[in-house]
Amino acid sequence: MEVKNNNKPRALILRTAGTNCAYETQYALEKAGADVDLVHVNQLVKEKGLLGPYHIFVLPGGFTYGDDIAAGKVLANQIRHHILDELKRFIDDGKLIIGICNGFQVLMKMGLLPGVNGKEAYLTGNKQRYTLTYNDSNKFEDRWVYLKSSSNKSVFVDDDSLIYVPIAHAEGKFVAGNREDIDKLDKSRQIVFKYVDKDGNIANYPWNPNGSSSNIAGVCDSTGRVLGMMPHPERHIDPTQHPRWTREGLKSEGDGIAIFRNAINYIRRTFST
Ligand SMILES: NC(=O)CC[C@H](N)C(=O)O
Repeated sequence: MEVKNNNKPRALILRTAGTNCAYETQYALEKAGADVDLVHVNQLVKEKGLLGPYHIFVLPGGFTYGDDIAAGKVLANQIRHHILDELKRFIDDGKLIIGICNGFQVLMKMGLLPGVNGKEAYLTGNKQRYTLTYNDSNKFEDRWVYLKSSSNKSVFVDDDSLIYVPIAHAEGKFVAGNREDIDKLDKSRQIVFKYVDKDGNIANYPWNPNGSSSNIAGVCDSTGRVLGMMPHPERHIDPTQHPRWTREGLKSEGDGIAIFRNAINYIRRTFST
């Protein structure tokens, strides 16, 4: 496979059986200024080094392998067994990884997230202390939610932002082994998004749509360059995607674009693209 080189930040969106948000994510990244390729996982496994010229590795939403075993688990194992070394190098090189919804599940199931104090589960043989599991409501939650950024550790995330984005998941409840595990994550500022009510206050269901511990909607790794989030920023790029834009007035852009733009700006700064 030939990778374009016109000096723009380059993103690779991973595809496989059941990914269904790849085109929306491509749209978002292109709008933010990236060159984007959709690449099948088999190709990435076959062509060693294929990831090298890219700056952003994206795991999009969907129902990979039918959510069998647990959502994200099968793809997580494929990646862990075939391309983990390449991914580790990718992170060490200062590049970015984002997993959205099913992509977040994949990053969690492979142990790349949350990774406390630089010790990613699996990468160091640590026990997995965190996962995403079935929503408390026991149903697929498909609606819009408010998110507040709760740390500025992730290069993708703006300080003190309140954004409105859709969710669509059945297995989005973030849980940890115990309270101490959550506190550790909090202390290392890796909890980057929390579900809140429309005024930005921590609140229970339905504002916290899945019953996540500490209302966690997104976390980053210890470098701040790997982000996973359950909500879908790529579904709120154009302002007309807001469900009430005719009543509440049209904004200049959707709330989700900032996450992709921050990533592109980081790549431009870091790699002079
Ligand atoms: N939108 C998504 O990526 C869905 C994630 C996963 N299939 C779930 O239902 O939990």
